[in-house]
Amino acid sequence: MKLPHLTVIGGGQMARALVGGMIDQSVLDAEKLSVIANSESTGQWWQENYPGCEFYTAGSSEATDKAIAGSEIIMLAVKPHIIPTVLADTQGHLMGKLVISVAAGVPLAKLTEGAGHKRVARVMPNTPSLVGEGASAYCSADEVTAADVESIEAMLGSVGYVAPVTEGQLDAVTGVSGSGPAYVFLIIEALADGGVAAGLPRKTALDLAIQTVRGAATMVRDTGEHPGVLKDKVCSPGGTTIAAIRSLEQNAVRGALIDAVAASAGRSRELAQ
Ligand SMILES: NC(=O)C1=CN([C@@H]2O[C@H](COP(=O)(O)OP(=O)(O)OC[C@H]3O[C@@H](n4cnc5c(N)ncnc54)[C@H](O)[C@@H]3O)[C@@H](O)[C@H]2O)C=CC1
Ligand SMILES: O=C(O)[C@@H]1CCC=N1
Repeated sequence: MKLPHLTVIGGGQMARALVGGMIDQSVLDAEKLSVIANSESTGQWWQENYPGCEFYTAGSSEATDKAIAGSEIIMLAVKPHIIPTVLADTQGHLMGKLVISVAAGVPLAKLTEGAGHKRVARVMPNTPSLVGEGASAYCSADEVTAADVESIEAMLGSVGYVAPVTEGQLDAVTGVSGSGPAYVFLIIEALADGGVAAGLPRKTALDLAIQTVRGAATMVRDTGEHPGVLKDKVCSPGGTTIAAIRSLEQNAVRGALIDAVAASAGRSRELAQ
């Protein structure tokens, strides 16, 4: 499936991962992309990396009259506190458009009020979308059609896993998969540090850490076995792994990760206020 003309408002990290990933996966042509942002350097980045796309300055009449008027889908990818500014800038120009927001915590009610209609969806993607390994969940307001849902699933599905959720579940999604890559990057970094502390060269330690996280994730997915069962199979009686697991449990790693997800979900709920 090829997507119709898309305008992304923002153009930063998440837009680069999601929309860049969609172009790399060939569901979107760069010629069918307009980027609206408030900095020239953002425009330069897009035009250098995806020649053919158009850049417009936020708040300009060209942004609304050319980019938005010429697009079927508008993606809001600015920080949550900038959403009101963007909705004010685009007021009256979003009629008839499918509006998709990736902003953490900004509720459908605020988005539909600003858009002036209910053909609006909220998505929580994550940055591994850039390499086709994203994890996204979405919910939609009342006027989103079955064809719109197909477009949303095609967009997100082209760059990874996608699941529909209720709006009430989106804060939890943010805690697990929206923020989640940061926890895993931290774990990879720490594993590599451990390898260096135990005497490995940095590159070898990092390569081993990356492949171990990747292999373990693939194994959970492909075997369908519970992660606890797979963990038990690594632990030889009286062996090295159970000694490490004891250390992890003494350091409350499970609780720390559960608390991390809860902290992100809680912050997402706060952003809705
Ligand atoms: N970074 C991540 O891993 C994820 C981010 N998100 C959401 O994505 C949204 C964007 O986050 P990032 O891309 O990380 O932020 P970012 O700071 O990298 O990008 C935001 C972009 O918005 C532009 N901008 C600022 N004011 C503007 C305006 N008035 N009009 C148009 N553009 C404007 C900035 O120049 C910047 O390029 C946030 O709402 C965040 O909650 C969601 C999931 C994951
Ligand atoms: O940190 C944040 O607020 C955004 C939303 C999820 C991931 N990054």
